[in-house]
Amino acid sequence: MNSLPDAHPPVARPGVGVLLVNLGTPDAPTPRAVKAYLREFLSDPRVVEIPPLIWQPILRGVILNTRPRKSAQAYSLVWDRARDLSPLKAITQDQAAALAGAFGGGVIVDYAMRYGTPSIAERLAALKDAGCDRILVAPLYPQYCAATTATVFDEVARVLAGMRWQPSLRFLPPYHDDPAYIAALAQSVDSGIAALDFEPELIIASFHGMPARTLALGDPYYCLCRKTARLLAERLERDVRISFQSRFGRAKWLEPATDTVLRELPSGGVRSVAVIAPGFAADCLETLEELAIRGRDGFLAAGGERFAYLPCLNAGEAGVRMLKILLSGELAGWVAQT
Ligand SMILES: C=CC1=C(C)c2cc3[nH]c(cc4nc(cc5[nH]c(cc1n2)c(C)c5CCC(=O)O)C(CCC(=O)O)=C4C)c(C)c3C=C
Ligand SMILES: [Fe+2]
Ligand SMILES: [Fe+2]
Repeated sequence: MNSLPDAHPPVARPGVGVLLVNLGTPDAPTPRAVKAYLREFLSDPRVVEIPPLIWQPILRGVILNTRPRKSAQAYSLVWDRARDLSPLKAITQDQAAALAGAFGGGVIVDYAMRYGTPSIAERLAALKDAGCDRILVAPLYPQYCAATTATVFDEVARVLAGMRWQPSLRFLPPYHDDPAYIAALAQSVDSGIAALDFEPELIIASFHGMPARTLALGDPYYCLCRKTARLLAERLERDVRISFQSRFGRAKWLEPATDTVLRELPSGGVRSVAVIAPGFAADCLETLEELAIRGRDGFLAAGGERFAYLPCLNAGEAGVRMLKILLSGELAGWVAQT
């Protein structure tokens, strides 16, 4: 008698996978690579909430013919030439490497980019092939936003829709007010300021902007950014001024805009600032070029005297410790708690 094919392919050991996910980035600082990346990123209806019939002709007819060249120049200013990677990908890779082994031998830590490479589809398949039947997906966005957090879920669900035998899933919740996150931010700000040769009069927390209408539509992002800044200010026992950067397109975006704030501060008597970007888990084009280069230029040109950009948590000691705390909390029941 013929036996039925085994519906359960042999798996050496049921494993657990952790997939860190960040936004994504081009493969090279060239107009061609940036164009491919922007086409994918800006075609996501979670990112640009304009009906595709209206948006796609604008994207393909105008934006993809102009922006890639300008953005590629900006990327080339911050590119990690030693590793030939964008800073965002290099740092995300370092975060995954720093967490390897942190949760015990049966847990594989990997990373993916929501747009570009390595893709979520590729890394989920790799984790599954490596025997992970339980996967914790960790979108590395402290403040929930439909354009970032929700779209990771969309993509994971899309990939799983094509799998016959799919893993069990968990998602790291947004961590905008988690004590481990606030403590890590406070520690990195304290040590960043201690290393400066001046005491900044003001700390500016610059978050990535969003179209203002998303707030009216119910996206909590704006409020979560404010809460992070308030908790950090309380913890540091000093003022933290909030602003929003990276405006895109003509619609009204969340305010105040970081570049405007930096240009107006000197005439209001503030001559020295430290800028932080707590909404970014890793430094990237938006922090290293927009804040640390253009932001500095704008502030100094307007009469500012001292400007410091303090790095994101990245794969530094405070940041990795925070990720260990957040992720091991979500792994409860899947791995023996240490
Ligand atoms: C409609 C456009 C955009 C929305 C909405 C948006 C939201 C958003 N983005 C981030 C984080 C990052 N964005 C990055 C780059 C980037 N963002 C946009 C546009 C929107 N972002 C563009 C066009 C670009 C590409 C660069 C450029 O051409 O200016 C990055 C950096 C990527 C890198 O490779 O370094 C990050 C990170 C968040 C958190 C967010 C909403 C909260
Ligand atoms: Fe963005
Ligand atoms: Fe930008």
